[in-house]
Amino acid sequence: MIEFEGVSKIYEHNGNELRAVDQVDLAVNKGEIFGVIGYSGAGKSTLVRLVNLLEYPSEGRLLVDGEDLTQLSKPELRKVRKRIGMIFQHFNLLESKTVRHNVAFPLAISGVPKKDIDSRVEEILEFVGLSDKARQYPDQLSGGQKQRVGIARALATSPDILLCDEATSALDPETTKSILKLLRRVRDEYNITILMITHEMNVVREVCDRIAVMEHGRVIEQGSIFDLFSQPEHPTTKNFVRTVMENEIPASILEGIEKRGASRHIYRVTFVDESAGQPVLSHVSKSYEVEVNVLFGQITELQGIPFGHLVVELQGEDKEIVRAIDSIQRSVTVQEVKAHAG
Ligand SMILES: Nc1ncnc2c1ncn2[C@@H]1O[C@H](COP(=O)(O)OP(=O)(O)OP(=O)(O)O)[C@@H](O)[C@H]1O
Repeated sequence: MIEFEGVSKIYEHNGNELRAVDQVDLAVNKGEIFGVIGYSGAGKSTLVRLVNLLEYPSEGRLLVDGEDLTQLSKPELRKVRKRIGMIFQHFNLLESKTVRHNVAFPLAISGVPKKDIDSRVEEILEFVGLSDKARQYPDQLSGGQKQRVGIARALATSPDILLCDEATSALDPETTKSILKLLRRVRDEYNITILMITHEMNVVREVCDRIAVMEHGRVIEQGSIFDLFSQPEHPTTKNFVRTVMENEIPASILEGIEKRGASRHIYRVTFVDESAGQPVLSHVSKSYEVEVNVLFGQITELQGIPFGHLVVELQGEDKEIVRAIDSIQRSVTVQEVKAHAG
């Protein structure tokens, strides 16, 4: 478990104070994949570098499994650092060393005997799917393969925590997916806590259990993926959600609705969690004398579960529509759409 308690990192900049991380309170649970998202300069890198004390907090307490890192002696701190692995956007591999040597490096400097190093490297390269690349050099590998080496190197010393600093930002979408899948296996098979920072909402959507949104050094909103996607409160969070899921009804559709008159029955049906798998709309059109006309919608996937909303027009007698809405409301959220308000 990682806990930030009122943690700040203050830099001096031209005689002024710059609060790169400002009074952050955050708790990352054991075995959780926790994402920190924010625009450039929000303070994400500084935040993640505080966890292994690559940066030292100016204020507050930083606890790993209940131990305040700022209170530890140097030898104690070295021990804690061994339990924390890190991967980077640009991989940071030793270009003059083979894949095998890159992965063996942290074991060698920890004083692990040679025969144990060999078996551990073999095991971990197999886990990341690179057994056949052991003798190659980084410049013979693709970006995705390089990041797999980075992950193997970070896991070599069997850490409890893995820090990921924009680990997929240099990769194409397909490779990003495969690396995120690997990170999920890291958590599932080794029960490693993962703290990742990113500026991409599709990354957190894909793997994170919970996220925090940062702006100007502060955490402005945090919660489960579902909560933040379904009810983002802060304008910045809304902007991030919009990058992967259009939530506003397009103007052309609103115009069309207006033209057809205000008496139309237009509703926004929001599917969250299990409800997305239920055939709610097909059920009402079969059970009531109403026709369902889908005007606009977006369904995405959050951690393997469909999530999203549809804007539908219900056609039929008023009393049938009331009954249909009543039925839909039992399983999903329904909101009447005023054409001019969206
Ligand atoms: N060593 C430093 N000295 C002075 N200012 C710094 C230092 N490191 C970071 N900063 C400043 O702290 C703020 C936060 O930077 P940080 O790199 O943590 O943000 P970020 O969200 O990771 O952004 P990016 O994605 O661009 O790296 C920025 O204004 C940055 O200029």
